[in-house]
Amino acid sequence: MGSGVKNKHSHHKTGFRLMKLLHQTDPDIIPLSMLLSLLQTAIPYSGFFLFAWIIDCLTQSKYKEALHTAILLIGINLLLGLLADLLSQTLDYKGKASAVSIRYLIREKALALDLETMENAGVQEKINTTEFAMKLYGGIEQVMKCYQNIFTALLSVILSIAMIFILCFRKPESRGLLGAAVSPGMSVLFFAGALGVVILWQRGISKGLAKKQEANRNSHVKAEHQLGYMLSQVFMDYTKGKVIRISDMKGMIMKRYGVWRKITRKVYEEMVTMYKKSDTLSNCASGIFTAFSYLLVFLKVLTGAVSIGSFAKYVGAMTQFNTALSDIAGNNQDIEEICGYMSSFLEFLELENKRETGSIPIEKRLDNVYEIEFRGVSFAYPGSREKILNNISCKIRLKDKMALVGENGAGKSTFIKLLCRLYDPTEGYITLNGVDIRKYDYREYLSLFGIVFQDFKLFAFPIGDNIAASKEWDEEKLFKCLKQAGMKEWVQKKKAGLNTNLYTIQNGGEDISGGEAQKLALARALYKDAPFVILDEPTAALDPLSEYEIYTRFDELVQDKTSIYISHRMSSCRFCDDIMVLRKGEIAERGSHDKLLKQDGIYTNLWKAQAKYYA
Ligand SMILES: Nc1ncnc2c1ncn2[C@@H]1O[C@H](COP(=O)(O)OP(=O)(O)OP(=O)(O)O)[C@@H](O)[C@H]1O
Repeated sequence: MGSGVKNKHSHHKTGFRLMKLLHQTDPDIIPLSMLLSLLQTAIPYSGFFLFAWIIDCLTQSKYKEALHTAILLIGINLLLGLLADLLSQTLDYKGKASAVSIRYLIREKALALDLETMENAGVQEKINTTEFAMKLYGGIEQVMKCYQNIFTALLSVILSIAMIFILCFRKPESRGLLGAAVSPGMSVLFFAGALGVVILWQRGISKGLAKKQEANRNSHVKAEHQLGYMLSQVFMDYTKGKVIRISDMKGMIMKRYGVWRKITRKVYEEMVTMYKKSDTLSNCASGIFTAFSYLLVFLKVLTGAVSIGSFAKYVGAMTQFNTALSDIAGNNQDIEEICGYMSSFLEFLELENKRETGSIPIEKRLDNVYEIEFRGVSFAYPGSREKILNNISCKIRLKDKMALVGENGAGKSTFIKLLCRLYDPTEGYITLNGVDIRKYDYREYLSLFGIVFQDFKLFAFPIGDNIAASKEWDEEKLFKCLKQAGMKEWVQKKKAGLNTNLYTIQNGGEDISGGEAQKLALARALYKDAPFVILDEPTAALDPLSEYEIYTRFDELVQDKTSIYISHRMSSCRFCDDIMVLRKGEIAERGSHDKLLKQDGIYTNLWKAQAKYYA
């Protein structure tokens, strides 16, 4: 996966694709934006024509006609202005609503993507960059505004060029040197020359700016990510407050924060200087063009090619033309800047779910006859060549209680991750009832497993949502599972019962102990009522009595399901029918507790070491 924020698409390609997406979320936005542009263009140009007419009337002493035209001018301005305001407000609202829909799209995609892809640093960077572009630069909403401004400016350019050509082709009445200087041919040459200089000038400025923007982008994104992490995960995460205070980490944290803050400050300073410089250069180009235009119109009036009233009209058109060119350049720069970040968003949306390849449905079996086999499975984590599992071949026997044991880092949790298809093997394959698990529908396959991970997670949601993993609960079943996990009475004592919010103590939630949390996670695995129950260190945080209770009722918990159990507490493995000992990613020993003890190998060593400690 790519690192750094590179432009895979040209900025307008990204911009147009963003507009397409925007159109899909709200088909009214683009037509309404175009209508707004028409109104915004009509206001000044109607003014130029009517104002020129008023001046001509006044110079010819047609005061009544001048008054009527002035009233018409005010009326048109008021009406169009009002309509433009209304439309602009509607678009603001619609733009914000669409930005919310697009944020929803990102969140939904992030949850739908397979874990392997989501864990990838490049993918995380894409999400962070997108979030950052939306927060700091206004994201897709701002891109839409820029395109709308460009469209308005283009309309102005077309109208102005038409008017300027009319002006150029107006023949001077007076002959001589001045007349020859503003003849149609010379005028076109004069205007085209001035325009060419301005366009080349603006292009030079834009190119230089784009290069600097690109150079700044990577360090900017990295620094903002770090600051974002520190804000949400360090300063605002009260659960980390204990360790920060006890270990007196404030100095170290503030130093780290200072380093990243310095980098962002430097980036912002550079950006401001860069924009100031380009603005000054643009203003110079603009000034030169204005001087040329005024001179041309002035000479046309002087030579009698156009009336005094027309002076106002053509000067207005020239000024508008100049402003439109600056608007196009400015908005183009903004699009380039935002799309530089937003291209990450499109790349994120394009990511394919690696797990959603199979389509075979899982056979629904009331007798839970599901048999899994690892066939020559090896695995290295993405981006690493180290084999964490090496040529594993084993059957998980039906309805067995199987234990996985081994030293830290032996590959036990990785074995479970492969079993649940959080990752796929790099070599070999895994079968369910003889069929490669990659061929099954992924969601259906996942429904076979109820798991308590070592790093189980509960969310700051109501207890019921946490356990049922849904907004709809079966209350009777919930309490049955809570009872099995030893938490029924604990929940019943809560005023809000199953509706008690976890963790968010600021909002009336409950902070719970590590052991209580682990029991709730166990209840969640049981509620799923899946044919496989996998428990990775499920009692690590439990007190001895709770642990004892779980083990003595283990048969009742897993019933006729197949269970896989990982623990460093060797005594707990005695209850299992089949014990598999992993060592450096390979199956070193396998058998019942008694059989393995007789072998006097790794299992015996682990067992004896712990027995001595607890003796
Ligand atoms: N997402 C990952 N990316 C890269 N390496 C990983 C990842 N997860 C685990 N590992 C590495 O894989 C190896 C095996 O880890 P695993 O968690 O499977 O071991 P374990 O036997 O469950 O260990 P423990 O008993 O400490 O829980 C370790 O060296 C670990 O650093």
